[in-house]
Amino acid sequence: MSAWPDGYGLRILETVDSTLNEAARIAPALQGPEWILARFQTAARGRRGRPWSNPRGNLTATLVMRPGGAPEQAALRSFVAALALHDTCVAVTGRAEGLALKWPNDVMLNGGKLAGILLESAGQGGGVSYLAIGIGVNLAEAPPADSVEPGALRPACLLAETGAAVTPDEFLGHLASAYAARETQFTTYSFAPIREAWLARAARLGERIVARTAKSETSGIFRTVDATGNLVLETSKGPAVISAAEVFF
Ligand SMILES: O=C(O)CCCC[C@@H]1SC[C@@H]2NC(=O)N[C@@H]21
Repeated sequence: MSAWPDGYGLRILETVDSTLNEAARIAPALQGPEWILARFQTAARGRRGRPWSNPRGNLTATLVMRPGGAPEQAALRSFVAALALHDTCVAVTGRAEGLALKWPNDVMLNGGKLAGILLESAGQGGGVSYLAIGIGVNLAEAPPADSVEPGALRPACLLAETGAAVTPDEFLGHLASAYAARETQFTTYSFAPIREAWLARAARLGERIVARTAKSETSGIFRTVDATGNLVLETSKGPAVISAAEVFF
């Protein structure tokens, strides 16, 4: 396993409501970035207020940090984390085949959703007091296919799809060092190389996709992700630049 990265803390909890809640609780006294790994969460949440199923054996972890900089810059770490997750999946399975990234930050395996990321932050006066990157990976078990909304990706599981039996501790060991390497790339060279690497792993680039918000639906050809992380679709009315949406294939 990779060496644990310098400067990153680790706390392991048997049971917690949510590692994102724990991140908010410990953030005020944080000395440096810290990973929180939970064996079990009683109130795990996913994006858009959905519950997140977290059977034992899957990875449920949050990285909490005080990144400084503007909120828009901090938010780009969702791409940093997605790339680090992709790197980790390649490292633990020994192959990149079947792995892809779905905007903004899902990791897909063989067309299903293997992992999700939920960013939460707080701040005042244009600053970020803390950033929490919550990560769930279906290592051992995927939730039932009928538990996701119509049109959403089917849940996929690393063990069933690849035969790789990886424990949450092993996976986090790789993920922590992969994240630290991508974080250094981000802080040194800014978003450009992260964006390029993300696009090289993007699912459905150049194909028609649908971006849905609570108020609207935009169908178009997925052209790129711009320099600020927005999704860019080519539609019949011209380019659509989308900052937040759920993407459907
Ligand atoms: O909806 C998604 O795709 C994001 C899922 C994020 C789940 C993780 S599990 C660890 C952390 N704690 C939570 O309550 N949620 C995130």
